[in-house]
Amino acid sequence: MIRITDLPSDKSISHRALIFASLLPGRRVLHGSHFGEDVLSTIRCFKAFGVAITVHDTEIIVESRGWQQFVEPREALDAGNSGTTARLLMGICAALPFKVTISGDASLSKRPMRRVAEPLILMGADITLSNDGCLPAVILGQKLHSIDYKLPVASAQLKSALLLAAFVGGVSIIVHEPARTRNHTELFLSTVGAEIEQVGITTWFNPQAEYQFANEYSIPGDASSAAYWVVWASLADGVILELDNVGLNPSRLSYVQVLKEMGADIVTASKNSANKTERIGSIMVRSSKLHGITVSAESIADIIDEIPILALAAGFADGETCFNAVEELRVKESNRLEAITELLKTIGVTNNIDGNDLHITGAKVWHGGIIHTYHDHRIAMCAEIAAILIDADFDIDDVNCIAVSYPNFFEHLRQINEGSRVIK
Ligand SMILES: O=C(O)C1=C[C@@H](OP(=O)(O)O)[C@@H](O)[C@H](O)C1
Ligand SMILES: C=C(OP(=O)(O)O)C(=O)O
Repeated sequence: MIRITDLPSDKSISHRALIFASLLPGRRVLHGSHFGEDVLSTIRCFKAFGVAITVHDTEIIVESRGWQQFVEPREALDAGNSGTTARLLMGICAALPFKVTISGDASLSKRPMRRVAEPLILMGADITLSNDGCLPAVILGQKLHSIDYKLPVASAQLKSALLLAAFVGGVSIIVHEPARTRNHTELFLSTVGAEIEQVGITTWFNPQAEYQFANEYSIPGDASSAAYWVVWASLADGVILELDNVGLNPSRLSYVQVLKEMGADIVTASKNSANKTERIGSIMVRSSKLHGITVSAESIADIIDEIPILALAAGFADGETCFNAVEELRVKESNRLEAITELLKTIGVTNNIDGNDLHITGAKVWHGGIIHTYHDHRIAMCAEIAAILIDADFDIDDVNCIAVSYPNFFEHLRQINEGSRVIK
């Protein structure tokens, strides 16, 4: 049996833990394991507001006097490669009494920001984007007001930006999502004592006069990082894999359901942990035979980050798999729809994009080749998983980008390489 117990700290939860620990006055220790570059981007941005943040081996210490005591950043806030950092900060900055510029790297500077700016402007924010609706965003904080808003895309980042704007701005908000998305921000809001209610795809938030956040917070392992090994173990021959200390928030585990529907043998088990708000536990995987399925449009938002690795799984499954309405993949760190299509073709898997749907026919024979990752961590990890499943030569052009979300990926790859890895 192969066992992994130190997956990187969940990226989505780490961003939010840092945000709430910075916004609310106090000294807090955030316990985790490895922190990726995106999380370091959020740290860099909050330091610019005068928050003292120090990163140690497996913990981050945040000392803040609260957002009321923030100082105006002297330079642009650089969100690096992290869409979550940029978008959640846009919401926060909309309500702070400063002029703030948010910028990002070449990839982030091409991603759509109008979806966030437009509802914030409806709340009263003053935001200027580049002509094509991207970063840099120049935000002049304002007194905000309440809105009742229907999101045009199912995006947890967009929902969170609006909830955080309402939180810092001290106004209520109602947000309707087209489909359920991860609920970490809502869980944090509820933990700190905000009045927040969720029924189906509608969320109501009402501010409170005072908030409290515990002095210690444990961040679970990243369920999205776990997905690479879950798929690998499902496809490899005779493997039993246990991933421990993983976040088991149901809004992040739909990919497990998809794999189970494809025939995977996966069992999740919750355990008690120091984290009272986010579920934590283990994922046990045994190799099995996968078959193709159709993944409906409504399920896509919940598996958005796992679609590339699920698409790879489909390339090894019997028959055809179809992922419907995956257009959001075009506006991630790379155009993931094109990147995964190219990767699959390179290894011998027939697939095509029909409108916004991705059709994949499982192959019987696979081969190596030159893989372009487009500097996208998730595409690079898919390429590495393909390379350990297929006994052939691979030339993967950039794997350094993996550190964006999974700095200890290659340690785990080495651990996996010591076990069985021949596909059936
Ligand atoms: O809120 C979050 O932490 C995230 C939301 C998702 O983005 P969208 O909200 O753009 O779908 C996801 O792709 C990203 O990795 C993390
Ligand atoms: C899309 C991702 O992150 P972000 O939007 O924060 O850059 C991701 O990690 O796959």
